[in-house]
Amino acid sequence: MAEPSLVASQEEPEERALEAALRPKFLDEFVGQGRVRRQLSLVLEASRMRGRTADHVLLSGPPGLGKTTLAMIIAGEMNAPLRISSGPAIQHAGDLAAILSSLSEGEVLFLDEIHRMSRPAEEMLYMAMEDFRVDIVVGKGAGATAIPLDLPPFTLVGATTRAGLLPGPLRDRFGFTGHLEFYTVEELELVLRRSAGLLDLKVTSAGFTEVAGRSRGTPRIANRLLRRVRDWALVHGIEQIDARAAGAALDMYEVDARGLDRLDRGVLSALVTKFGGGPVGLSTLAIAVGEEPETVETVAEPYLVREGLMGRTPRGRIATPLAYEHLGLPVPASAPFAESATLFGPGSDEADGSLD
Ligand SMILES: Nc1ncnc2c1ncn2[C@@H]1O[C@H](COP(=O)(O)OP(=O)(O)OP(=O)(O)O)[C@@H](O)[C@H]1O
Repeated sequence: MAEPSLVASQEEPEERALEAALRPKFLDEFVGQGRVRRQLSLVLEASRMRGRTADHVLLSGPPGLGKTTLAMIIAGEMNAPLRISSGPAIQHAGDLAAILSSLSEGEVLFLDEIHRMSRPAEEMLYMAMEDFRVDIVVGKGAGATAIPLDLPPFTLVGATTRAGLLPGPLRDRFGFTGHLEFYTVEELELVLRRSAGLLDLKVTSAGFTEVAGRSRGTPRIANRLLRRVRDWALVHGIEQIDARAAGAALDMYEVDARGLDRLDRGVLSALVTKFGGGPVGLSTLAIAVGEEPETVETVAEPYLVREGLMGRTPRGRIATPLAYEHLGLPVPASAPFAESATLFGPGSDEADGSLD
């Protein structure tokens, strides 16, 4: 497998601690996502006024846009404890029963990657969300009995990068669904200003713009790039980070001016050089770059499609003329985008289905 990229890398514990320190704690500090923020604020305010536990909340969107942060904020705003788990950690209904039966009244349960929970656990969750009750099955086969167990009212905050993969009955049980969008450069500048303040870093306005422009619309990446720029400035004895310093630092980390990192460029150049610009299926493309299909699909692809560098067609992924230009290659006359790019443009909803 290829070495993890700077943008998609798993972080060291120290990095994670730093990331946690940069998390906004209240809705007011949460930058961008105006629509979701306003709607969520209303949902929370109404439950506070009624003295009730907040409705279940589903947050969807690509990684690093603030789903975990929002779950923490929900718990903070409701003055409730927070329990964190994830779909992959819940492989048996019993795992979920253990969590649910130990919740306290009003607690916020955050389930990350909720689309990756096992089917039996998912079915148990339906009843827990709707009736605050679960059936614990004791014994096996013909002698098995279901013992009903009442649960205290709780708020489930589910997060998913793939809302389309959630079964309808699960999706319908959330009282509020918020879809997080990529951030604009201006919004990322605000995220970076706040983080620089917390890290005690001096950065010029142009320096913030340079880092924000390379952050792929994602606050987690913006903060990570800022930390790398900070390292670079420290080693080079630079006190105030301007656009040149930020650019030089990020060039060194192979994050280009458009925000593409090694993985993104690897995907694009495989598409162009190994598959003649496509169409090619997701798993084939993932094998060609030595990554998991899910990583290519959730980390690299949304940004490449959004930037108009890659298209999704019913027959697979294709490179757009912009991709050739970005890689400094001549645009071939007989490329697949000519016929299909109009079918599914960047960010098109139809392109959301699984194409493999
Ligand atoms: N709106 C925001 N304002 C300021 N900082 C933010 C915002 N959203 C996210 N961040 C920062 O980005 C980092 C990543 O956010 P978070 O962990 O909430 O993303 P996520 O969507 O849960 O990602 P994943 O799905 O990969 O777990 C956090 O450390 C936080 O500091």
